Amino acid sequence: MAQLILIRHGQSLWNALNKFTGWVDVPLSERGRAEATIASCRLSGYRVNVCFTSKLIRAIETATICLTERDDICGGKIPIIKHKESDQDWHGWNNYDGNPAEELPIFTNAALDERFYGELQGLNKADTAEKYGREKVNEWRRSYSVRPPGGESLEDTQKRVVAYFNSRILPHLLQGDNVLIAAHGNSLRSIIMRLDRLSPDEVTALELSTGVPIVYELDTSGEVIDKKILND
Ligand SMILES: O=C(O)[C@@H](CO)OP(=O)(O)O
Repeated sequence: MAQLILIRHGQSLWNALNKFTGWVDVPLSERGRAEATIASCRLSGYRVNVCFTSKLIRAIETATICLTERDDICGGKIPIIKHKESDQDWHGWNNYDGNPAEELPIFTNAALDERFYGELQGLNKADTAEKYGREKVNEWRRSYSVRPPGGESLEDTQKRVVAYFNSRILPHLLQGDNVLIAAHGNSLRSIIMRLDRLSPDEVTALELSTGVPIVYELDTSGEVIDKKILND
């Protein structure tokens, strides 16, 4: 049995301004950092063995706050971001073999990034709804297969997210590791759609709050046996 903890990043500075964000690399707001701190308290008693985040700073900040505000979640280990030589921005910072006995690895990967919002990135959501109509904008934001102009549909996002989840994250869960994934509204909706077996119609109603941990218990074959939302 293993635990999988999903957390949408805390409020970002653009969430606070109600702007479409997508791949724009906006940091957490003060409230977002507080949400991540509260999340770490809600995770008191939980233990993580490995962490995955997107490449975007709001998810990385959320993960590191969750893993460092309290000692127990890492079991006394030090969380360390593991960079890869194949990363575009590699600059030799990992000239160190690591010590698994003392470290909790954090792997960052663009496969977990937010849905690419194309031409909507940087626009205010309310203004955009006024300009194009609420129904159209809601279709861009919440339908499964309709793409926003120049961007990814949830279906596009789900393909890259679930491929990464199956190949890179699931093997950890199957060997009994407890996993934390800090990511985004739409990358996490993609994973939840798979875990909860939601249909394309059902996923349109799925909304995730910022900074609220969702804990899944999985059996040894990766099937979900329990789900808890830690929101109080
Ligand atoms: O702007 C974004 O990148 C996302 C998440 O904040 O927006 P939406 O709620 O439309 O998926």
